Amino acid sequence: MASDTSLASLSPTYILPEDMRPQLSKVSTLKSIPIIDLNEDLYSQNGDHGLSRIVHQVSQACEEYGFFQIINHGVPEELCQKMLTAITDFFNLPSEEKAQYFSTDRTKQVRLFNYHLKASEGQENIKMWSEAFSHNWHPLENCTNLLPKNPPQYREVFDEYAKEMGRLTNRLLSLMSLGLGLEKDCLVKKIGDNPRLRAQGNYYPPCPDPELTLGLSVHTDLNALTAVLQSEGVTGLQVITDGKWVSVDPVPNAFVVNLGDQIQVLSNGRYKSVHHRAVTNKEKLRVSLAMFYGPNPDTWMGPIEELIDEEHPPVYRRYRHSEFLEEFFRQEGTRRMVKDAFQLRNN
Ligand SMILES: O=C(O)CCC(=O)C(=O)O
Ligand SMILES: [Fe+2]
Repeated sequence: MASDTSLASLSPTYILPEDMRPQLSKVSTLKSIPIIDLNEDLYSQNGDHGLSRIVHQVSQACEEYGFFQIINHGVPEELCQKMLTAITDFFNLPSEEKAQYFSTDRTKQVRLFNYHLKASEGQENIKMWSEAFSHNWHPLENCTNLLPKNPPQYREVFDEYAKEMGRLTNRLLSLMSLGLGLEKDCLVKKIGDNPRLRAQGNYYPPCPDPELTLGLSVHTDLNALTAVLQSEGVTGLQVITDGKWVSVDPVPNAFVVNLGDQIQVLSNGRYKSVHHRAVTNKEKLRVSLAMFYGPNPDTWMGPIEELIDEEHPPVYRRYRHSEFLEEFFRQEGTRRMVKDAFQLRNN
């Protein structure tokens, strides 16, 4: 695991082939993703409710970037700080204690694992410079007693945090539904009952040579919607816009929101799930916590009927989400192009 590695030298198992290296000097510093203030009162004028302004901003960000940050989102700042501390403390536990959670079995409810990239024939896989810790966050009463007992505050803080994030993700999905011209509960209904909600902590220790490694390889999220809390003052997350890598620099008390593949499918391609990655740095530890909201494997997915007409024929076929998950795991270790496998060829 990355944390066991001496900082003085980079073990060859982490070194990427030249064509996969992050080329940090080429990352654009000019562009940034939108920052949206969710405080509706801010936009209310002359009896006009601020909601429509926010819907418009969210919708535009979903169409153009697939990524945005939100401020004044209603989740208490102190709770976010406590959650970041709890997840960081978990990753900082002695390796022997963390080992009980380590598993390569992806059906495990709670698991610690490392990402890798498949190397070419006959070569060893390349490890990402990170650790990931993942578990469900719904139904909460079934998850809490499986969560770590150490650090001692983890269960309690996570429980409170997950409740807040449930409210926030619902609000975001209703803003997006309105942005698509649909009833406000449309996306939540289409994603369906018993949604698959996973939380994933990502831990990126300082790395001796950030030019040769990645913390998380290029991917789009396979779920519907993701809200990420990240360490303040440490950059690492990057997203492609207009073919260029752009850094998603942390904004105080903000969440990064990004769309997953299922929203791209449901919106019939109007909203985008966009490629992103995490790079490493030499000086500072970076931690992030992603809350994934996605459909149950049994749920049928496909473009929402109201969004299909003569001018907008369906871009994707219908499928059961379990099929999508299978394709996702089949492409493990590669630069995944999962949603493309569900695209209708007549477009
Ligand atoms: O560390 C980050 O900010 C990226 C997290 C992410 O993209 C993921 O967990 O899918
Ligand atoms: Fe992601």
